[in-house]
Amino acid sequence: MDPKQILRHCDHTLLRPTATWPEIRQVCDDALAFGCASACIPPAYIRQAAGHVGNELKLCTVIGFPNGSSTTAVKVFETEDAIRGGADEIDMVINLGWVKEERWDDVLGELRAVKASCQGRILKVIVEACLLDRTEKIRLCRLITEAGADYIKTSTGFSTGGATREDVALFRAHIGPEVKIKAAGGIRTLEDAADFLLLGADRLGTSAIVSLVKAAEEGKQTTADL
Ligand SMILES: O=C[C@H](O)COP(=O)(O)O
Repeated sequence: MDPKQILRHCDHTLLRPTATWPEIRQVCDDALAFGCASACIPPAYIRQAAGHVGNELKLCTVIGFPNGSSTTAVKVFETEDAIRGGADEIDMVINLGWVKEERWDDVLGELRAVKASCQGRILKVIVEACLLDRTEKIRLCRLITEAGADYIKTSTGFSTGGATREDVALFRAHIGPEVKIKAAGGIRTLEDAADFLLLGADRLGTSAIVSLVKAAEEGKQTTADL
């Protein structure tokens, strides 16, 4: 698969807790230069990033991140605040304790509340698949479809595992036709990225792919200069 085609599906991501504005600004500049779907950055930098990129680039941010255990009211406030700051896309972590307790009505209620607070913007629901069993994953596919969310997202990138081919295939089989898949966490090669897209993911959350393509391009330039 052409790297340019892969990059169009990438949310170029920097969520490391110690990330600084100069690093985040660079991620925005690279996401724009490499034709990424968005830059995915921490909420505290959304307003500054929006001032920097204007309408040139979609900005994605994270809510209830990374543990998902803040209250629904806090997640709604975070979402509204991010949108006021200029976020175009919201990636929210579900309450995993509620999943383990099978509090499905609470999970669905939270999904609906956050979806409503997105005011038409894209909502991606992070399920942290590495912490779930197959039955829980299938149940969440149904709830996410029922809530009208736009994407199911595999992982935060900050837990015990990231995206897997098995999870992407499982989600594809159980979400509604209007729900898309974001594979995120641990995608470290162009081959992996292409595989996830071919399996049915529409987005990739990745901190690595742009750097890989950038390094390859710089390598080519160096060779050509010789
Ligand atoms: O949503 C995106 C993830 O945080 C990215 O994870 P990564 O740093 O393993 O690529």
